[in-house]
Amino acid sequence: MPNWRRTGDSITAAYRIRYHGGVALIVHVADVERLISHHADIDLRWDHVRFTVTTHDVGHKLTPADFDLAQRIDKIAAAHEARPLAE
Ligand SMILES: C[C@H](O)[C@H](O)[C@H]1CNC2=NC(N)=NC(=O)C2=N1
Repeated sequence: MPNWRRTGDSITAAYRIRYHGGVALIVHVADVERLISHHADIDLRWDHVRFTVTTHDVGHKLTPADFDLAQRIDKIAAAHEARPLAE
């Protein structure tokens, strides 16, 4: 998962997309999160969106659900033509 960086017990990825496109991307991600009952922390800026994923239920540890959500976010971002942002 080259777009994702691990920081402690969470993983983070950012995608370049302008603000209103970012809103649409977030809504799409939120729909999928509701289906899988797993939710990212999301930071929307004027030219990018950053997603951070960890599992709160087990005390902020990385679990398979985090990597599943991260892969889904990658696919949704690609569908929105949001390019991964190297940080
Ligand atoms: C009851 C509900 O499924 C849980 O609280 C879910 C909701 N979404 C979640 N999302 C994330 N990222 N971590 C969790 O532990 C988590 N728990």
